[in-house]
This record gives sequence, structure tokens and C-alpha cells, in this order.
Amino acid sequence: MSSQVNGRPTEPGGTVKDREIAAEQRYVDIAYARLEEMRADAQAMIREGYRQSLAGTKGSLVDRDAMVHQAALRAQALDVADDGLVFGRLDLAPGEKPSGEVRYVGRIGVRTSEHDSLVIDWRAPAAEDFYRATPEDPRGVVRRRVLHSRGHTVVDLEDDLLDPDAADGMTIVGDGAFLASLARTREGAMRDIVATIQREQDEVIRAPADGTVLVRGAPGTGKTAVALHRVAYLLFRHRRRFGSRGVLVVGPNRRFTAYIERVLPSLGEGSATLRSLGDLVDGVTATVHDTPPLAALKGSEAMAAVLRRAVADHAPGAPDDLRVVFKGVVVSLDRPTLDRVRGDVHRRSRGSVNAARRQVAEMLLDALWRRFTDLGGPEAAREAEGAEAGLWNAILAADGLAALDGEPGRPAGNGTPREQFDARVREQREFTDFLVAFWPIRRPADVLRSLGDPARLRRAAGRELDRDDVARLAASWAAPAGGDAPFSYQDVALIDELDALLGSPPRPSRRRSSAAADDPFVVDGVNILTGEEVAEDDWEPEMQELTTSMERLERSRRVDDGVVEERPEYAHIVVDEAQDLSPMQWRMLGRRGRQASWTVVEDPAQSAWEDLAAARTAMEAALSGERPSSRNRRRKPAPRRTRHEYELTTNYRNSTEIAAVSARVLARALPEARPARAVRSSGIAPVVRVLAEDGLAAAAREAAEELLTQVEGTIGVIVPFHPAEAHDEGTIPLPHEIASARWDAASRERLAAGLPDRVQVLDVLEAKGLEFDAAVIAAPETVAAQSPNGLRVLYVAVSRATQHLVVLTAAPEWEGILLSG
Ligand SMILES: Nc1ncnc2c1ncn2[C@@H]1O[C@H](COP(=O)(O)OP(=O)(O)OP(=O)(O)O)[C@@H](O)[C@H]1O
Repeated sequence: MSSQVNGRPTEPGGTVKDREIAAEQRYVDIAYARLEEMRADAQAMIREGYRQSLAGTKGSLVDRDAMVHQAALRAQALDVADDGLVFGRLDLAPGEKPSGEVRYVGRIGVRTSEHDSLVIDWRAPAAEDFYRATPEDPRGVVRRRVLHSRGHTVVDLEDDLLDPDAADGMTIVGDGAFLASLARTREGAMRDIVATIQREQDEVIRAPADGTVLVRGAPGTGKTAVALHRVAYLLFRHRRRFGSRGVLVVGPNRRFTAYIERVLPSLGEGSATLRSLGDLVDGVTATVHDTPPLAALKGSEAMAAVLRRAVADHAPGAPDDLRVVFKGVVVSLDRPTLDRVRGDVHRRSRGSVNAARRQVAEMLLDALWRRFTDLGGPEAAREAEGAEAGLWNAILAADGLAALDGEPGRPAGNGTPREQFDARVREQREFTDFLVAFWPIRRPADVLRSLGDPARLRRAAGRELDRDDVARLAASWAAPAGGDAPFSYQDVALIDELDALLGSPPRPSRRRSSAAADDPFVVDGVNILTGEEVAEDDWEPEMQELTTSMERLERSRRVDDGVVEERPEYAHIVVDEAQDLSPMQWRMLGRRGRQASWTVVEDPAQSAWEDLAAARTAMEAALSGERPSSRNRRRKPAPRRTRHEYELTTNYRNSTEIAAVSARVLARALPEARPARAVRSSGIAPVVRVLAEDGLAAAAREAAEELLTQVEGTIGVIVPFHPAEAHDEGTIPLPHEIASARWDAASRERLAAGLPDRVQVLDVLEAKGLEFDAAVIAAPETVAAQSPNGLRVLYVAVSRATQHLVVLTAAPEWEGILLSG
């Protein structure tokens, strides 16, 4: 970036820069005054909306809803623009206007009451030059000026002279404020970068809205920042398309989503949905990470087939014989027959097991009828009925009473013998009770937990899992004493897969009780075949029309008893840290974006994933809108949608000193990879301390305390991952497992006890995507040995800090590895 310093005093009490700042302040004041008027207009509109609602007609309620909603959005956008409304100015080369046009760029567009532009929205086409112009390609821009403000006050300026030949008498001021802004203190939450978006970043932000935008870049190159600004851009430019069907932003974990959650609102966008991979399924929350080997197992696509078989197994507690009586004949189905019925239903029911109870009822009746005819059918029934009537008549005669009416064995009622059979069997409570127990409505989370039973998991394992796999998986889902096993991030994708296999139960709806009064499948007010609630006559359909759009949305996403009623689909999905998604997680995302366009940002060098190729195949399937299927695993690749690929090359996070350390780790992890270019030197050398293994935790705390006196912002203490996975007795833990066992939750809590909030103690997997002013890395040797891609995990850890890096190791060779390569 070219800039010239020019701060010479010109007159008493002021510099050139002061004068320029004062001039810009006058303009900014005018823009704020107009913003205030626009705010007053929006408030007036909200009041008008409520006034109309008092008129009370149905039509006016709908109008009110729309008007208040629009006005509230507007008021919200105007509020976020309040801080740093104007941040850029472009002076264009003389063209139609002899002195050249001046454009101001800001967080939102502001026009005068006569509709002349005062400030251009940063996402508008006219603002593009602000981010794209360079001295090599000035695009008609002579001078680009960045205004740094605090609240409504302009505090600094920085100019780039892009076309010196056209800069006739123009003042150029600046002192590297951009680089200075990179060194600013981090406050624990990510901030927007609208004022300083760089050209290569802007190209990604404004990339075409269709197909897939794939962005790669090393740590700190702004991938996350760019992805979020792209969301704001897409919602601004294609509001109708993306605003109505929604944009989903997915991050790796909750710590990360908390870190980035302020960026979109600060850009005036509250409408995108931000979720971590652990919260994508309504009603389920991941609270733990699996160890890398267990995550690899749970995340592999083979689990799709395992889960399909698990769903086809009998439900826990399902009865294994059915007995009904027809005309005195006991007809029963044994376990093998019931298994056959179950298998047939699963083969025929397409993707909605929970909705298949009607089919089950029909197939059970078929099987019962076959069994009945095998037993002699109507003939046997006649005989049985005859014997029964004979017995009764004998009893009656003994009491001196008349014999029973009717001929034994004659069909009672109408219809064919089969129809009569069906009607009689259906009426029997034994049959309906059996149906409910044999084919219960199953909740995905329960099915997953049921696989904590090794015998059940073994039945589902097929060739996909060996004995060891079964034991490890079952142990992770088995209920510990006093509760349920917590769900992990990978479990959530499995639950979503199960949800897709089970399908929603038939939608509860209401109908008139009179229609259902004599229906034998209505048990306790619910039709057990359709799931319909049979209501009394108090249902008022007109009430539905009085709900607002928000209430309708709420209801459509309602979670009913743990069964996800409706999985939302989005128009655009942003996936951050995409290199770490497992195939099963890609399948989960794919279900939410079959028609979506995508922005995928990743750094393969930071991937903890072992089988990246399998994850790539699953990613391609998700991006192409392919319907994932476990039956048809050798699927034809779907036609690829348009793809735009970008690479970001400048590291805005790390000082050059820290970047050198991370480049050394990268060279070991992936010798062929290229590190990004860091642009800011801090003069602060990274530190490596060699200590005894058992002194590492105490040293980490000491280092954090020391750093508290050196930086004003955040400090991350990044420790090895603690293996939560249960070990079989007799298994000898590997040395790194012994070492990492020191970093369990209790020791981490001890480490953090009493330290201020700006110190965070977290494990290497949680550190992904985060940023701190100072980072303390404990035991790099353990991190590197913990998983096959441990060096890449370490690469993530050492690239988190902006200013200070302190590494504590018990392995002396790591001093050389990190400091001299
Ligand atoms: N153009 C820019 N102007 C100012 N700051 C920027 C710019 N681009 C990026 N940054 C800052 O650099 C830091 C790193 O950005 P970000 O977290 O988006 O990088 P990343 O590529 O996603 O990193 P990682 O791969 O480690 O997750 C953030 O503090 C971000 O605000």
C-alpha cells in the first residue's frame, strides 16, 4: 500500500492533517444529521404500523406485520451504522466534472432528502473501486482516503495516492494506520473489517452469487472475515433470494461461533443463521469433542450404512410374538416371521421409517391371514366357533336357559372373509398395543444411544466395523452411571443421519372427532397409524390466520418431543474451517442446502482429518446437491455447479516473528505447502522454555500471569487435547496419552482459577479459528504425537497470536525446531 506522510505544521495550532481531519469532520457531521432524520422516519413508520393495528381488521394486521417488520429492520440497520458511519473517501480523476468527483463510502447508504448520494453503502457497485483500486490499476481513482473514527468523531486519516499524475495539488496524509490497526488489541470478539478490506479479499466478497465459492488461505489471511463480509454483501445485493430462504453460517465449535457472532450484526445483518457443527440439529447439543481416532471413525461415511442397519433392527423392548383371536382360533406370529415383516417394511419404506406404521399394520394383517389360512382358515374357524358355541350351549342348558342364536361358523357382518378377518383383528386391543410397541416412533438421539449396547451395535456393524471399532463406539454411547452419555460434535451428524432415515412421524394435525369415533386405530385420542391427534370440536381454523410470520416460522421449526419436525433448507451456506468436516458432517450440511449456493473457506494444511480424500468426495456430493444415500455408495457424481476458487495470500494476524515459527511447523507438517506473507513486525521475539514435564501446567499459569502485565487484550493458553475415550483394561496407554492425561478438565480449571476473563484456557481442537494477543502453547511434543496429523494441529495452535508467543516444552529438541527450523 503506498502512502506518504505529510504532517508538517502549516499554521499555529494545526498540521495539514488536522486541517484535513476538520474538513472531513464537517462532512461526516452532515451525514450523521441526515442519519438522524432517517431514524426518525423509521420510528414514525413503526408507530404508524401499530396505529393501523388498532384499527383491528384482519387485513390491517397483515399490513401492520409487514410495515413494522420492514421499519424495524431499517431502524436496526441505521443503529449499527451509528458507529463509524463514514470510513472512506475516493477522489476520482477529472472526467465529466472538471475537478473530479468525490465519493464517500460507509456502512450504509445515506441520501439527502432530495435523493442525492451523501454516503455510498460499502456493498454497492459504486464502492467497489474503494477496495479494488491499486497504483497499477487505479480505476479512475486518484486518491483513496480511509477515515478512522471513534463514535461520530474522525480521529485519523490515511491516504493512498493511486494516480500521482492526476493529483494536482491534492493533500496526501497518512502514517501507516492500516498496519497499526492490525496490531490493535484483541477484545475477545472478532470485528468487522469494512474499512480496510484488501483487493484480493474484496474479490471473494463480491464473487458471483451462484454455485460455489471456494476460498483457501493460510492462518490469519482473513478467510473468516471475508466469508462473513460476503454474507452481508449477498444479503444486500440479493435480499429477495437470500433473505427469504436464509443464509446459514457454520463454524467448527461454539467457542468459535461466539467469537464471530458480533461481526454480522455490526454490518447490519441479523438475519443469517449462525450455528456450530454441534448445534445444527434442533434439540441436540454437542458438549464434547471425540479424540481424533474416534472422530475419524464416527465421521467416516461407513457409518451411514451402520446407521441404516441400526434403524432396521428391532426397537429396544419390542415384543417378539403377536397373538390375536379370530372366531375362536388363536393366530400368532413368531419372532422369525416378525423379523421378516420388519425387513420387508424397511425395504419398501423410502426414507421415512417413522411414518411407516400403516404399512406395518397391513403387512402384519397379511402375515396373520396367511397364518390363519395355514391353520385351516374359515374351516378351522367354523369348527372352533362350533366347538365354542357347543360349549356355551351346554353351559346355558345346564342352567335351563335357551341355546345361542345363529349358526356357528357363518360369517358375521359384511365383506369377504379376509375383510372380516382384518376388521376383527384391528379391533383387538392386543393388536393395536402390539403395533405401537413393535413399531414405536423413534427419536434419532435414542437410536444412537441404543447403540451403546455392544450387541445391538454388532448387529448393525456389517463389514464396516471390526470388533475394536464396535467396542470403542459402544463405550462412547453407553450410559455412564447416573445419566446419559454426552453427545460429541461428530454424534450430531450421526443424529442428523438417523433423523433422515427415521423421517418425521406423520405430522400431527387435527380433524373432527366424529369422523374418528369408530376408528379402531384411534387410541387415547391419537390415530396410531397417522399420528393425527383427534381433537374435540373446539379447533378454530380462523385462529391460524391471525398469527404473524414470526410465529409461523417459529412453529415450523418447533421441536416436538425431540423429533425434528422440519429440517430447514437454506439458499446459501457458508462453511468455515471446512478442512475439518468429516464425510458424515458434509452429509448433514448437504441435506440443508440441496438447492443452495455455497461459500466454503478452508486451509487443508490446518486439517486434523486423516482421510482428506474421503471428506473431499463427501464435500463434492454436498456441494452438488446430491441426495446422500447409504445404499448406493458408488454413486455417479452429480454434475458440478459453477465453481470460483480463490486464494488469500497475506497474513494479517501474526507478527512476522510469530509467522516465522508457524512456517517452521508447517514445513515439518507439509513440506510442499507455502506459508502466507506476514506484513507487520512487532519486534517481539517468540519464547520457547524447556521444563520438566510435571512443571508444564504451573509454568503455563506463570506465563499467563506474566503476559497479563504485557498485553491489554486476550491471552490464550492452549493445551493438548485430553483423551476422554475410555480405555479397555489391559490396554497400555501410549506415552503421549499419559502426558495428555495431565490436561483434563480439572487441571485446566486449576490453571485458569482466579485469572481474569481475558485469559482463556482451551485445548488445541477448540483453538481453531480463534485469535489472541498472546498465546501460551503447552507441550507441543504431546500435541504433535496425539494424532496422525498432530503437526497440523500444532500449526493451528502456534498461529493464533498477534503479538506474543510463549511455548513450554519438556522436549529440548523443540526449542530448535521452533526457533531455528
Ligand atoms: N483487510 C483486513 N483489515 C484488517 N484486519 C484484517 C483484514 N483481513 C483480516 N484481518 C484480521 O486478521 C485476523 C485474521 O482474520 P481471520 O480470522 O478471518 O483469518 P483466517 O484466515 O480465518 O484464519 P484461520 O485460518 O486461523 O482461521 C482477524 O483479526 C481479522 O480481523
